[in-house]
Amino acid sequence: MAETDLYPVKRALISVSDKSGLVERARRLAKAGVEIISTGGTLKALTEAGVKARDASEITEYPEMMDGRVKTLHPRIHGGLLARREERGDVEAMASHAIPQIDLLMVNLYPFEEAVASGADLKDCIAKIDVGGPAMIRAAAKNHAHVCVCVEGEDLDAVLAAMDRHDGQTPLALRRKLAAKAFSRTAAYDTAIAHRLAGDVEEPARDYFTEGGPRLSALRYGENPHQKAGLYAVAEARPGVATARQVQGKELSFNNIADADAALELAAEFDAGTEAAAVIVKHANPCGAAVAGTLAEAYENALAADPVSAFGGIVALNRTLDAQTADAVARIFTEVVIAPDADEAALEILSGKKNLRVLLTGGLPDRTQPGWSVKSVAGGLLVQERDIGRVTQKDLKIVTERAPSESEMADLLFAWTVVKHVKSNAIVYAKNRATAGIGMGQTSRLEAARLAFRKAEEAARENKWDAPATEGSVCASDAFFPFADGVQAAIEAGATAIIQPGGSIRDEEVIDAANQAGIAMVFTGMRHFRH
Ligand SMILES: NC(=O)c1ncn([C@@H]2O[C@H](COP(=O)(O)O)[C@@H](O)[C@H]2O)c1NC=O
Repeated sequence: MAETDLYPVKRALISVSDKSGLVERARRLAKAGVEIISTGGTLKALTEAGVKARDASEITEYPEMMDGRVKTLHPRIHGGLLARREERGDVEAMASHAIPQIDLLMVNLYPFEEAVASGADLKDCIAKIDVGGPAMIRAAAKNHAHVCVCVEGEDLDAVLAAMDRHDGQTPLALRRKLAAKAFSRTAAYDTAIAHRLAGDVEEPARDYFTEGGPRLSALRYGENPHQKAGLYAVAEARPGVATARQVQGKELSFNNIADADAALELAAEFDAGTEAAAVIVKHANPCGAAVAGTLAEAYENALAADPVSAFGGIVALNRTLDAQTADAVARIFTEVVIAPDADEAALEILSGKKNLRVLLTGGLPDRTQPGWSVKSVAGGLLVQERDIGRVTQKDLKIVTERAPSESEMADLLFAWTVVKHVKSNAIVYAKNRATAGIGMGQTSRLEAARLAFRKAEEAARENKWDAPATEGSVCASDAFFPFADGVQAAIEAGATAIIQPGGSIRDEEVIDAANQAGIAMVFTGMRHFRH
């Protein structure tokens, strides 16, 4: 394929569902001497605005039919987009079959994604699957050696600007960039369709993994300033950080978004109707979490768990942010607050903190909704189901001579929920349904237990408590104890009950250590590694 750098735009085909900006852009094309071809609704809008355009049906010599299912699917359209200008055979075919050469395509697709988002039923969603649009986009993008393809108004703006600069011509670099974007657009569109159809199938095919949709925001940088980054939508939208409304504060960073997500996913584990939850996250790990009767109390307890780490933290709440909680949050430097909603008085208080980012999600991410979690590895993507595993009291197996008391049981279930959201190896001490010490991301379970205790000792010093809150606490371990030493460390920290998956070949030694100390231990039968 010979590639011509600058190539003129003499004829354009415009077929758009979203007609915003259409007339103004078409006028600019017409003014540049470009002939316009158009389909039904687009043609009508142009004609009504006094912009001259030819009816695509006049070219195909077929009317639009089957409710628009067939309008541009014709060799006279696709030939004009696909013909190689330097191939004699292609040029002769255009001449002998009355195929008009098309140099520019402007198409935006039937709003399939919007139909899904509005909860339309399957039949209505299927009606919104665009066939002719993607076919033309692919044809034009394939032939970008000569053809410009635009899938959004801003693409056409870039083409018009290039035409202004190059006497009605466009450079190859722009055409290639637009072609790459066009194929990304049709890929995202097809992904949305595949996901919607798979949602109606009991055991969907997983032979191909497709994810990702439009960019929601171009972030200033990634985890570090030298890394480019962006936030993208996925086909299965859930209320959460990606779809949240930012009501105040500085631009969100990559790390803010990642941490706000980690915080909100944990806060959403707790039923907002029965208990208020507050979570403080630093570097993707909770440094404090608590549930209580009110949000303010939950927040104060979460903060007390590790006031040093909470500085510059991300706070997530499972209920509407109220004035009392906002007041408490505003007292220390906080990067982000994320909550389902906020009342007026709370927003008024936080508005004094100009840099504090406030995100309102309109709801909580559904902790029971299945979905994918994706991690990139060299040369591939590692894909797994989201960890929506949960245990309730009836799933627990009491393995020690002593059973947990009622209040220990409440704390065990709380600690187990928190430990699921802590990077492995993870140990969480909890008391009165607040974390007392968290040991995260250690390469040995024993070290995680020791770290959690050290954190509790530091918190006691900060809060001027007589003893660390691990005294009389419970302990959760995200995976089984391979040796009794981790259990011993928990006992030394003051834990009186332990929750862990069980399943080690040394379970007996581990249970013996608990029995000897007179503490209670329960097995969940479920592990919550998190890397
Ligand atoms: N069937 C076809 O041949 C066809 N050709 C273009 N379209 C779509 O029709 C829409 C524009 O329709 P109108 O100009 O009638 O409002 C565009 O979103 C375009 O992508 C088609 N529609 C669906 O497949």
